[in-house]
Amino acid sequence: MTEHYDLAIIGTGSGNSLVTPDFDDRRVAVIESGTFGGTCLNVGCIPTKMFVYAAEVADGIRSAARYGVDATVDGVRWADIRDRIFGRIDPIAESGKRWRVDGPNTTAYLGRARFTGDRRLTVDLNDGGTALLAADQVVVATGAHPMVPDVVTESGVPFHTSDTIMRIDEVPERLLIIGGGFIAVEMAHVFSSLGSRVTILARGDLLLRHLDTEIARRFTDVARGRWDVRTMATARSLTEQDGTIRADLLGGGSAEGDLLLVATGRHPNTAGIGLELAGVDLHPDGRIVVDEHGRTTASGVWSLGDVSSPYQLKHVANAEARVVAHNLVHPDDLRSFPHEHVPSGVFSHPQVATIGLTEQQCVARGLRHVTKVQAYGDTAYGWAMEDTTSVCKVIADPATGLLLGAHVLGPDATTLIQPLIQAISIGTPAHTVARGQYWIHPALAEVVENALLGLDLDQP
Ligand SMILES: Cc1cc2nc3c(=O)[nH]c(=O)nc-3n(C[C@H](O)[C@H](O)[C@H](O)COP(=O)(O)OP(=O)(O)OC[C@H]3O[C@@H](n4cnc5c(N)ncnc54)[C@H](O)[C@@H]3O)c2cc1C
Ligand SMILES: NC(=O)c1ccc[n+]([C@@H]2O[C@H](COP(=O)([O-])OP(=O)(O)OC[C@H]3O[C@@H](n4cnc5c(N)ncnc54)[C@H](O)[C@@H]3O)[C@@H](O)[C@H]2O)c1
Repeated sequence: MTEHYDLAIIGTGSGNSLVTPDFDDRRVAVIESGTFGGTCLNVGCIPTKMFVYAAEVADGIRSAARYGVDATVDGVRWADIRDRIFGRIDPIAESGKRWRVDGPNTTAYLGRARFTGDRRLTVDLNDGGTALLAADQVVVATGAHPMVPDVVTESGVPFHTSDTIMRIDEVPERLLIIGGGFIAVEMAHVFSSLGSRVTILARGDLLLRHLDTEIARRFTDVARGRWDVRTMATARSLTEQDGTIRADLLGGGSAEGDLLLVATGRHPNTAGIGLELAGVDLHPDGRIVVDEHGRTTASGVWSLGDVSSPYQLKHVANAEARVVAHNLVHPDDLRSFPHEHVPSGVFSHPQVATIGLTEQQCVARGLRHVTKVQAYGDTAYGWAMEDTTSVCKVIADPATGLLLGAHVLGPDATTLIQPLIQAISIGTPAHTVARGQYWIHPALAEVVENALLGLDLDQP
């Protein structure tokens, strides 16, 4: 028998937040094939940043001597760190599931959903059963999964992705990472700080190539001092012998590790869920096509988050969910996805945060622009930190003083950038941000103030 609902939500990452009070008197089906709460909670943002915090503690101890404080890391209890982190996270996922299973107006289906027609779904339940659903509106919020290159899968060598590596039993002596993006550099930081020797194989000439080139270059320079960073390095073949994984590289050379982490991007979860039967179109890169309101090409079917968004970021998935939650119940007053000023942060060592245009994008677009690169080390707090590598780079239109981009590399970058995110989002000119408020002296935020004051604007 087919159960009928007002709303069916596939995926409980950001999709889970769609059950707003507007649905109190309606019937909602929530379908989840994996762990309740999705990627960010279970295998993404939250556990990684909890590991990063432990890594920072270990790093702080190792660098204490430069400040005249002698200390050593006597040991790292990886299993204790892991169990503390997941001891906190796993119960949250479990209680989230219970809340939906026992919720007053929700029915949770624990299994994999697929479309069989126009807003009609079959759920292949984890217990072996099958459920048939129809709904007035359906939201596809199925997220993304790690993309693993053929050279890895075809080799048959054992490997981890971010889905599995945080649950391992002990820190490997040598960690080999394929990829040079977000996950590669965050995991390199975690594992190197907690005891591994890390080798990174990056296809391009820089790590974090999506960043402003000057920032990516500075990041890569610092990273080379911490990890064995191989750029322009592509694995031609992989083999495993006596617990050692070896990558032979195109053009010669090789790299080895005791554990392999593949961090080569994430692909939208659209395969095998019958989207073609529902009339839901895909972009060539596999994302679901949505308009600015979250509507797919099928009437009554919406999508949000990693499966459709151009940004695979949790704050974006959440923002899109807020928009779709509104639009589901206000068909005559549709809101749009806020994609204009999207910031991101990389919680590696050093940390990086970015918003707006890179300098190379300004050049490519022919935009008149000025830049200022302010070193942490030229501010009072930077002296205290003995910092030699960290910077705040701001880019502005000299005519209007409006910021075009902001890029921070160094300690607390993801926090320091917030006034610059606000300035770009709200449209406050650089000089007003710098001089329209106090900056606490001698806080680290003075690096942002000085960067803004250093811009060579037509009229300050
Ligand atoms: C290691 C890592 C670290 C990250 N760190 C950050 C960070 O610091 N900051 C940040 O902003 N972003 C970060 N991200 C990205 C962030 O986690 C994602 O952008 C976000 O979680 C996407 O949310 P979502 O709701 O679109 O998808 P998800 O959270 O992935 O939810 C999709 C859900 O749908 C379920 N599902 C899939 N197919 C089906 C089906 N057919 N039937 C039923 N259920 C289905 C899945 O099991 C999953 O639970 C990180 C990602 C990773 C992997
Ligand atoms: N702090 C954060 O916000 C955060 C942290 C982790 C992940 N994320 C999100 O998750 C996404 C996925 O992370 P990611 O690091 O896997 O992807 P990524 O896109 O950041 O980096 C992928 C890397 O793999 C390389 N690559 C791609 N295909 C390859 C191949 N076939 N062989 C060798 N190298 C290849 C790319 O050149 C790039 O260096 C990110 O794009 C980001 O949106 C965000």
